[in-house]
Amino acid sequence: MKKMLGYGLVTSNGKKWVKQRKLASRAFRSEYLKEMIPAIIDAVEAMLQKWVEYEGKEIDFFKEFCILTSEIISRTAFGSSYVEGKDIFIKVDELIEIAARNSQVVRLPFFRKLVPNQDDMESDKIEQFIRESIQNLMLRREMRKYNGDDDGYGDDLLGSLMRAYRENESISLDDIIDECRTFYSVGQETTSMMLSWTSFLLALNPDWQEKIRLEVLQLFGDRSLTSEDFSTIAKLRKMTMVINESMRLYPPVLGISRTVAQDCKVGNVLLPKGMQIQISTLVLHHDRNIWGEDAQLFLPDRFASNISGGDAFFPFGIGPRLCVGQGLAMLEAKLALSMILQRYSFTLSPTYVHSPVSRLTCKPQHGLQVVLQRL
Ligand code: HEM
Repeated sequence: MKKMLGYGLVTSNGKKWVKQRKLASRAFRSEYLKEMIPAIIDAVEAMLQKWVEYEGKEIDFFKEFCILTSEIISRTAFGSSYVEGKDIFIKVDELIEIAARNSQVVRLPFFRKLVPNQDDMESDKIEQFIRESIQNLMLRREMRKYNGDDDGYGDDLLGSLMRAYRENESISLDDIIDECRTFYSVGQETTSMMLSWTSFLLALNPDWQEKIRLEVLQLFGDRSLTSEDFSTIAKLRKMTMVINESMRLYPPVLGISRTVAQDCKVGNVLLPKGMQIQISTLVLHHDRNIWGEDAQLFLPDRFASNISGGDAFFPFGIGPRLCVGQGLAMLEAKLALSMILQRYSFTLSPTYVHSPVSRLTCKPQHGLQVVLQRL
């Protein structure tokens, strides 16, 4: 995990985690989320422009949503420096690819230095590129601050990290690099899975697709959305129910892990201090004792009241390590779905093969082919 995510928020503990968590929470506060709306809308609009040539034809939503969420995380994490940010994330993707390829390979660091293989050399080159790019971005923001034509470092994730770096909150350049890497890795893939599985279920259940389209049209009509719609987005009640039911059936993150802090007993099972445990989101989200005999069915109405499933529904985790990007993920999904449903209806294509697979997240193995119809 550390090879892929670096030493950012997800993999850190103790005092370092507290500091990183504070910085990240600052960058994703709700007033900043509102400011992220134009960037999200621009990215969705660019995707929809491309869809014109697919009207009446098949399109792979899975691929589309991977590109979309990658665009959004670049724009929101790097704000005005988004173009450079995108290049950095492309390189982060390559690093993750190399790390995944070598995840089963055990090599001593000494040996790696002495006889580096092709992947070692490639990842060193990429690390160097990322480091230099982030340094350049930081330098440019400092110049802007110096010239007084900006409010400072900016309120995006990079700005928040930079401020901490300069204000001596004992955060290093390596921390900044690791954090950028973390946010891209965990923020992009999870959200594209959420959008993919929700769309899959909407394609299979046209009645629900129609219900939430109606909700969107009642709230926004067919006009373009803006950041002024921030509070109205919270009124998309049926859409929230559908997204929740989709994350119950297909949780993007399949489980969370914890270390037992002190000896304790859960039911008849004794858990000794220090033991690593895995809590399966997938299993609990499908448990008939919690959800009833219809646990396998898509029934968004079970989320009509907020208490459905109680603590057994935790797509974003639970406790102090709860997902820091939850607000951004829900905002992205609601904006993207609203804009799609304003223009299109979609059904599953006959070429779609249902084969969810676990690769860190829960993915549609062969893509998500749907047929698009302009309304
Ligand atoms: C549908 C989308 C998402 C899902 C399902 C999801 C799910 C999760 C889960 C299950 C955890 C572990 C929580 C725990 O251990 O209790 C987590 C942590 C985290 N998520 Fe998300 N996430 C999503 C989107 C995002 C986005 C968009 C970002 C940021 C841009 C993000 C950033 C993080 C970070 C930094 C952590 C680590 C928090 C910590 O350890 O303090 N996530 N997420």
